Amino acid sequence: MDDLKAAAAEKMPNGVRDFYNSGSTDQITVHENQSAYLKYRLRPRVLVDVFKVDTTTVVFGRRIDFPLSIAPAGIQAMAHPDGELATSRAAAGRNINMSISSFSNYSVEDVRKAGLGVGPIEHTMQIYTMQDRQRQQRIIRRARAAGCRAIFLTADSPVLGIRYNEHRSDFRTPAGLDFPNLELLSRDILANSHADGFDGFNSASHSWAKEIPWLREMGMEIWVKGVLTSEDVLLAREYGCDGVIVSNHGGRQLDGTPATIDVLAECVQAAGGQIRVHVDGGIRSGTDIFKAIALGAECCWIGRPTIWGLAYDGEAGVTLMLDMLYKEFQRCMQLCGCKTVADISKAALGIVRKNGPLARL
Ligand SMILES: Cc1cc2nc3c(=O)[nH]c(=O)nc-3n(C[C@H](O)[C@H](O)[C@H](O)COP(=O)(O)O)c2cc1C
Ligand SMILES: O=C(O)C(=O)c1ccccc1
Repeated sequence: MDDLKAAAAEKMPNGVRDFYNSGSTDQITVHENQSAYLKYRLRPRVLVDVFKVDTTTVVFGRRIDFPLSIAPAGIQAMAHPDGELATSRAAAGRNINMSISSFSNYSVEDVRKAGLGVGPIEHTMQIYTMQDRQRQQRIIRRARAAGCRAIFLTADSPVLGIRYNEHRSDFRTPAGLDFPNLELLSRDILANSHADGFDGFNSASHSWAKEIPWLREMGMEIWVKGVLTSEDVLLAREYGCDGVIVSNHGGRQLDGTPATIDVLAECVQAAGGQIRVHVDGGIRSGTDIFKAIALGAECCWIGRPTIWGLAYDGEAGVTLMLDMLYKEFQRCMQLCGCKTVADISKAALGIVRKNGPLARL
């Protein structure tokens, strides 16, 4: 994955590369999302018949090849002209699901069609809490009509995080790229810096009571993306949400929030089996996926690796990236003695504490 990241960097102008790869302010959380995985060690069980292991799992009512899907990430046509169309095709080709960003450069209808042209796929539609409720409802209706099954309400972005790289490079969406879900054409957005454009859209006066009840009337599953505490998982339950994505937005919103893998167990416990819990942030290997599943996630999502695959080689690059993660995950299951995804439990992990023996979880 590091090689793919480096190869992708060669293909992008520095400002674009930094927009994709950076976190907010001091980059603490973006780094910790990855490094936090390192303290977990695997407890393999040996002499288990792993000639054939079953890596599949059911998510959004569909059996996918392994517990991974593609997180919503905006402006993918900046990485490759085919953008989200290529991502959708690669996801369908590898039999996993994908979430479509409100800021995708291709319309929800076209992204869905591109995937379905290759094979079955579920898409979820990511929305923000927007100032313009009419426009927000139009996105939801379009997504529903196109066959999206769930709304991912991104709740961690009442305002955009502070990203120094955007100031340094005066980052703007390149000319010629539209945001069709938001009904924004290239000429409408060119005048704005990225951060100003974003803050003009999002509602900082959002709340659970203002957002969730009316969304539940829209006839789609409602998932809250960007939860990091048991308190908020309990609220998601109370408001009748279908699930949460434990996420710190890839370290791009509030820097100094914990690594998602470090709060996953707390969130799974608060969910109490009543709502579903997924996770994203810093997942870069099949072993990372295995660890997140062991800690109770139903499914993992990846953000930046998709961008690197796209920049490297469009659809083929995303497919390459997914193949890599698939093979690592499968081999991790085999070498840990897990025959099915349901076999992956806390018993498969230990944690190294300073100067001590491996501690069981
Ligand atoms: C370039 C980029 C754009 C993103 N755009 C969105 C977005 O439009 N909506 C959203 O909810 N999350 C967005 N995210 C956050 C991702 O959905 C996800 O939470 C995060 O990337 C996961 O961390 P990872 O990149 O370490 O895998 C974006 C992330 C990146 C890197
Ligand atoms: O949500 C983000 O992290 C992000 O960077 C973004 C991408 C496209 C449009 C708006 C925000």
